[in-house]
Order: sequence, then structure tokens, then C-alpha cells
Amino acid sequence: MCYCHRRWRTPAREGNKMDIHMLAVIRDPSERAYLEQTLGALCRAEDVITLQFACTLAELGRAAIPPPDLVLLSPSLQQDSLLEFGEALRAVCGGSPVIVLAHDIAQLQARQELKLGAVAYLVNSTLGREQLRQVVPSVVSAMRQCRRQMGDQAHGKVVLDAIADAVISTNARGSVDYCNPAARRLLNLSLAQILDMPVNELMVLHDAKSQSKLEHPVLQVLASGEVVRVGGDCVLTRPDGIELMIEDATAPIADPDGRVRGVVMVFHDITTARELQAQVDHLAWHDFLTGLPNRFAAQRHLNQILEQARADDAPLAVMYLDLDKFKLVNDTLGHAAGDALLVSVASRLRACFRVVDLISRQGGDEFVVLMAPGTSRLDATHAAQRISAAVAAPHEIDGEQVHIGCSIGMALFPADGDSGDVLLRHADTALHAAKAGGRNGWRFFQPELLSNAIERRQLENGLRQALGASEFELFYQPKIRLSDGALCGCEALLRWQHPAWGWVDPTRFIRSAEESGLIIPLGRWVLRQATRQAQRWQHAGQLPGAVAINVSALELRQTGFADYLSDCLRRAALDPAALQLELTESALMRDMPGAQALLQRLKGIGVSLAIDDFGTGYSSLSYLADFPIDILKIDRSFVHGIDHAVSRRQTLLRAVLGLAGSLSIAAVAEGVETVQEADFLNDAGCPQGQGYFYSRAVDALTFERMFLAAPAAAP
Ligand SMILES: Nc1nc2c(ncn2[C@@H]2O[C@H](COP(=O)(O)OP(=O)(O)OP(=O)(O)O)[C@@H](O)[C@H]2O)c(=O)[nH]1
Repeated sequence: MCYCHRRWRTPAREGNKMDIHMLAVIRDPSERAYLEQTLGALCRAEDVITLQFACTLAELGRAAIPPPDLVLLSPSLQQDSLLEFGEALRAVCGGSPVIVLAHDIAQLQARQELKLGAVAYLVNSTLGREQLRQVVPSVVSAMRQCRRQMGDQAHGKVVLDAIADAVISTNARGSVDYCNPAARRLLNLSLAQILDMPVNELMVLHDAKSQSKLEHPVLQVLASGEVVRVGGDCVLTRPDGIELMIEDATAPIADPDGRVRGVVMVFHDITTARELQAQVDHLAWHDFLTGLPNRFAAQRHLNQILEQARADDAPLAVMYLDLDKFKLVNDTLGHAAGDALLVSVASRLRACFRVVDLISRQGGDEFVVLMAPGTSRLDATHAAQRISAAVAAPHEIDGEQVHIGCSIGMALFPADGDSGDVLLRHADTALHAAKAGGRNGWRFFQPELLSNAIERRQLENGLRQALGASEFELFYQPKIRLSDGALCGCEALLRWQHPAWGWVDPTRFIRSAEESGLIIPLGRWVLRQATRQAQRWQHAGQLPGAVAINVSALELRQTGFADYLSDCLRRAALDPAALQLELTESALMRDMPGAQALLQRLKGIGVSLAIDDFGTGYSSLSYLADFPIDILKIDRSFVHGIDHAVSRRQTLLRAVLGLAGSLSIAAVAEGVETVQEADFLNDAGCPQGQGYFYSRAVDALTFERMFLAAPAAAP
């Protein structure tokens, strides 16, 4: 066995040094000595040349790790063992360049015929210092450059194989010359089926809106040499006929002279994301249970038809409809039957009207009908008769006949009001009069019905006095982590105990405070109280999470709101993270750009922001992406009975939770009343809940006793 390992090493120095690993397949000791001598002479101070000898296949295997920069084949090897070595070399040294040495010209020619893949054939006798000095470095440097490029390519291939985006590239004629695994999966074809296929046959594209065929972006790039992007309306028809929505970016591959020699296209499937977005957009303007337009769609439509009615000087009618004793249906037949009844009523209402009339579900068992311009009082009366008869006919629910009546209030434009808000309010007033009059009938609005205006004024005066007389109190309702029932925050809710009237219904007095503008001083009082209380609990290390307060649209629009908030936090010495502001969607939607700037400012102060009552308003997640929102509070009407609601409603809830999650917005379900609802919400991925199932809002002391003393004891 003859194996030798020789290394010339001199201190390393920066500069153009040689650092070469050579393998010499040489058996003859004199030839080895000659080579060592030549290399020794060739070596300069800064060079590091490693020389290994091998003459058996086993030695070859060991010497080839790492692959040598250069292989020298001995002149004295016999032709047949040279052949054997040639093959072994190819196997173990891969792409290492080979220089074949020969004793003379004749041997050289014979060896050339062996086609060993050598890069040079040298006659041994001429092998001298100068020749090696010229040949070796240039061969080695070419080899290294080649390896680096192959390394880059290998790295690129690993990346392209791993990424989720589909990538294809084509040559300058638009035929596919590369396709990564994601593209093969997306196109549902094998590599062999894809390669060489003209790209416009492989991927037939059309526009989803116009249905017209799209010129393939690869062909556009080949024609223009510019990057082309296809937006979200591009539909790809795969060779198997399946249609997918894709988004893509396509770019030219240019050679160093700038000539386009191919195109690379990166694309991905957005079908599911589009479907989810469409569902959520639909939710923005439609009621999730009946599929009817929701109250925001009704408001928008009313404003539009009022403009038209004004322009044409035509009357129109607004109807408010509420089912009579609907609660009884829920209580006796169950919530699912109640849902089915609402769907049945909705379809009958739709059948009663023309397409120009809009029927919306306002929430609960309330519906609104907006009869198009040109509707007279008589037309409205006939419509009310039609509706009453249609709703009163028995409904088949779960094999049972269910009877229900309805009450209707109507207001006419221009006689009963000339703005949408006033008309809706007056139709509602008429509805209450119809209910008070014994139900199952209809009433038109009359100014006398406004006699309760006096009651409203009393309420307003009472509010004014209450502010100075400390009649308000903050109650706290816990927010619970659904996975383990632990307390994770609370909402502060305003309560008013009047010395003579007792506890006043919060919806009544808050509406009155908003109408009279008293909500501004009231909101400031809430902010002061809540920050002080939160500081006490935070200081005692008792409260996990934040104390949330409600901020009305009017407060939010006050210019000094953010300053006042900072001031309260500073005076109370409260960490802003312990305070959360709950804002309604409608407050934000009124002035989107203004709201965005304000919310950024509030976030800058350090408080967290929640959207209240989500699911009843615009419910458009698209604005959530633009606003710095931390929490989404899903409205109780969405949550109520969700465990046995129709699957469409459940799917929508899951879609909302999924999209909120993808925007990193936490969700809190409001109005959780039963263990089944809590379990369903937890399974659906909703992190937090709030509602009577856990606790009503209670005063601060009771809250401390129930939750803060033993936070883990939540039900
Ligand atoms: N099944 C079902 N019930 C709902 C839904 N939304 C609200 N409700 C219930 O509908 C009922 C509405 O009751 P109200 O209109 O206040 O009272 P009512 O029993 O109809 O009585 P009157 O209106 O006074 O005739 C409440 O019990 C709500 O809980 C829903 O989406 N599905």
C-alpha cells in the first residue's frame, strides 16, 4: 500500500495566493518524488498546497473527501488500470478536473482516446514549474467558480422547492423550462407534463368580472420586457377544467446584454381567501340569519331613495315591523325554531314587495320596509294589510304549525319627516303605538305620538342633576378566558340610581345623554373613575388584563379627548396598558381618515382599543386591517344561541374569528348566557367571553369579592 500525504504550508498572507488540494494517482515512487519536487519549487511563501497520493480504489475513496481541486493521473499507469481509475474517479471525485500525464506524445494520444473527461493532457517530461504554475491555478480557479455557481443554483433550487408560492419559468418562446413543486401541485400536473408546454396552453386565464380572456402575463413580459402584475380578479382554468383565482407577479429574465431570454412567473391561489372575504363583505351589509340587508344597508338605501324622492317630488313610505310575542316562540319551541320562524317571515315579506322596495332585518324580530319613491299612504296601507295576512298564515317549523302576528308602524316622506333618521324614528314611534294599541295591527305616525317628548325632557334634567349629585356608579362585568375560565379583564358599565325613580334603564339614559350632549361630561366622569379604580386594582396586583370603558362617537369627535385621556392616566398614575377603550363601529365609520389618525394617537398613548358590538353594524373586517384595533367584541345577537343556530351562522362566526385571528386581533364574545354557548365559542377558537353565564355587571366591592379575591374561582 502506498499512500502519502504531503503538505507545503507557509504562513498565510492576504493576496493572490494558491490554496490548492491536489490528488495525484501515481504509483511510481520516482514519479511521486519528481512531482513533489516540482510542486515544492512552484510553491511561494504564501501558498498552501496539499498533495495526496493514491493508487488503489480504497485510497482514492479516502483522498476524495473533500473533493480535490485537481487530479493528476500518473504517466506510468497501464492503459487498463487507467481506465478503471478513470471510472472510479468520476464516481468519487465527481466534477474535479483531471490532468492526464503521459511519458511521450504517443502515450498522450492513446490516453486522449480514453476520453477520461480530462481538462488537459501533459507530457510528463515537459512538466515543469512554469507549466504547472500556469495550468494549475487557472484550472483550479475555473473549477471553483463553477462550483460556486452550482452551489448558488443548488441553494436556489432548495428555496424554490420549499416555498409555498408556485414558480414557473419559460424560455424566450414562452415554453416552460422550470416548474417548482408548488406549481405542480397547483396545476395538478407532473413535471414531465408541464415542461416544454407553451405557457398560454398550460395556464388559460380570464378576468372574473368581465369574463374576457386575459393575455398571459408571460407573453406580455416577453413583448414588453417589463414586470407585469395580475390583480385579484384573474381566474386560472387548469388543464383539468378546475378554476382557481390567482395573484401573480411576472418578470423578465435578461442576459447581461439586457436581452430577455426567458420569464419567471410567481403565483398563488387566492380562491379561499377571496371566498372568505366575500362572505365577510356580505356580512357587512346583510343579516347573517335571513340573508336580508341589515340596518346599515337600510340606512344607506333610505338616504339614496330620499334624494331621488326629493328630486322627483315623490312620496315614499318607511315601515317598521315587529313580531308579536316572539319571545314566546323561543321560550316554548326553542331558539332554533325561533330562527327558522324569522327566516320564514323574511321570505314572506320579500314575496309581498316589488324588487324596488327594500326589506331589511334591523335585529331581533324587527324588520324595516322601505317602499320606493312614488308610494302613497294608500299604497302603504295596502302593503301593511298584505304583510299582516302573509305573516299571520301558519308557518311550518320542524313539522309543526306555528302562528305569529306582527305590529307595523309607518311614516311617510315628506309628511312625517324629511331625513332618514327622523322617518325611521317616527315609524318606530308609530310601531310602539301599534303595540300599545293591542298588537297585530298597523299605525301611521302622528305628531301626538310624540307626547313622550315631555318624559324625555324630564330624563335630561334628571341627568344634569345627577352629575352634580353623585348618583352615578361604575359597575364591572368580568371578561373570562374561555379555555380555562380565568379572569382576563373587565368592562366598566355606567349605572344611575335616581333618588325617586330608582335604577334607571341604562339604554334609556345613555340615549338621552347622547341626544342632549351630556354624554361628554358623563364620559369624562367615567374615565376619571375607571382610571382610579383600575390603578387601585393594578397597584394591589389583583387585576389581570385591562379595565374597559365605552367611548361614544360624540366623545371621540371631541378635539380634546386624547389630551384628557392622557391627563387622567397621569393623575391616576395608571399604566395605560391597564385601560381599554371600547368604540363602536359606527363611531369609526363616520369619518374613516379622522378616526384612523385619532386611533393612532390613542394607541400612541398606550391604551388598547376594542371594537364593540361587532356583527351588528358594518362588520367589515377590511377596516379592521386599517385601524390599530386589538380586540373585537362580537355582539350578543351573534352569540345568542350560536350552539344550536343554523350552520350558516356558525360558519360566519368561524369566518369572523378566523379573519380576526389572521389580523392578530383577539375576540371577545359578548352576551354568553349558557355553558353550551361558552363551549361552542371555545371550540370555535374564540379566546374570551363575557355575559350572564359568568356574571352580570356588579359594583366594585362585589367584583373584588367575587373575582379579585379568588380569580381562579370563575365558573
Ligand atoms: N331565535 C332568535 N331569537 C332572537 C334573535 N334575536 C333576538 N331574539 C329574541 O327575540 C325576542 C324579541 O323579543 P321582543 O320583541 O322584545 O318581545 P316579543 O316577545 O316579541 O314581544 P312584543 O314585541 O312586545 O310583542 C327576544 O327574546 C330576543 O332574545 C335571533 O336571532 N334568533
